Amino acid sequence: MSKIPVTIITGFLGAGKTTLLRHLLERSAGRRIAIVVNEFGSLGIDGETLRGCAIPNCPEEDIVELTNGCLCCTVADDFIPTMEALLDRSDPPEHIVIETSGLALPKPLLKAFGWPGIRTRMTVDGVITVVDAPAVAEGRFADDPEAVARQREADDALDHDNPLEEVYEDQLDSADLVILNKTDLLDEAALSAVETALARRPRRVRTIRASEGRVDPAVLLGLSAAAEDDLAARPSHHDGAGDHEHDDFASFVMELPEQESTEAFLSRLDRVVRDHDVLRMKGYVPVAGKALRLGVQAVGGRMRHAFESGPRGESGRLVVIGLRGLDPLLVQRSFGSV
Ligand SMILES: Nc1nc2c(ncn2[C@@H]2O[C@H](COP(=O)(O)OP(=O)(O)OP(=O)(O)O)[C@@H](O)[C@H]2O)c(=O)[nH]1
Repeated sequence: MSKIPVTIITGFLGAGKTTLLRHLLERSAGRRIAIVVNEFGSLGIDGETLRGCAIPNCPEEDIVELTNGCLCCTVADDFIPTMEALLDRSDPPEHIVIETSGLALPKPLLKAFGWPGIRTRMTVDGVITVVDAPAVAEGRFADDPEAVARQREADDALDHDNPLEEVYEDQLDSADLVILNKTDLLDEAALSAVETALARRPRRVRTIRASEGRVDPAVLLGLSAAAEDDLAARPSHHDGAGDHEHDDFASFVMELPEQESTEAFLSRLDRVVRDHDVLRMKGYVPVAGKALRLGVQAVGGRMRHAFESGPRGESGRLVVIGLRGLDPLLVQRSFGSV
């Protein structure tokens, strides 16, 4: 019996994983691809985005959401049973694509493919790591000794020099293919500088530039890497360590009432992101007089919004992710919602 290929899409918060996956689905009509989406926040925004894909007859049951914590920490409880259920379907998928949360370390997930019952029936076709090119260019993942010193003063339990850097590097160092995304936001010199930095990583793999996740599915699927068989070639900051608990990060969901004005809301959102160093925020909110709800996405200080279909509802919901210490009450107060 041939093994079902599994592609893992990883990359830091907001790098463009869902965008890439959506593009892939839109161009893979006719193939039976099952999607497993894992989000750090418990809101399931990515699942909704993917269900809104433009594929005729895209079956909802082919999109499985795991919102109960980060995949790499819930492998035994959630992940293995989910994969087994997909395998046991009377009409199993031809290919499975997993989108990890932006904070997931890929290696514990790769290890799960060595489990009995999984190993004989599935193989990891490839780990695709999406990189936010402008975030790298801005030095978001590089060590900033002054910032680390400040953080340590505020929190002497801090156990990594830079939690973002650690996750980012683990994701890069387990890749079979790197997608350098958001190239529209950088000029050639800045892009080349990012590529030079990526080439210094211990694991050297093919890097492809992309904008809005537009990559030919033929490039993404069919890498035949069998990644579960060469874990040693994929170094991790957590090799030899126990569980990875994500306690460097904080995440919560915020309810927001209907907003009077789009502009006022967006400018408040912008201020909240900057004042509280929010890493990622996404969700939707109803706006007075508008039939559609307002969808918002923030990745660091960069923001996008659009009126979108979906249940408008009485109130809005936003998932907010930041470093440990981000206080939900303070953030809510900044929104004026408590
Ligand atoms: N300018 C620009 N924006 C992009 C590009 N790709 C994605 N985005 C935007 O970046 C934001 C995050 O994209 P997502 O695809 O949701 O990122 P993600 O990695 O799935 O996010 P998480 O699952 O929260 O980690 C959205 O506002 C996207 O529209 C790109 O190539 N250029």
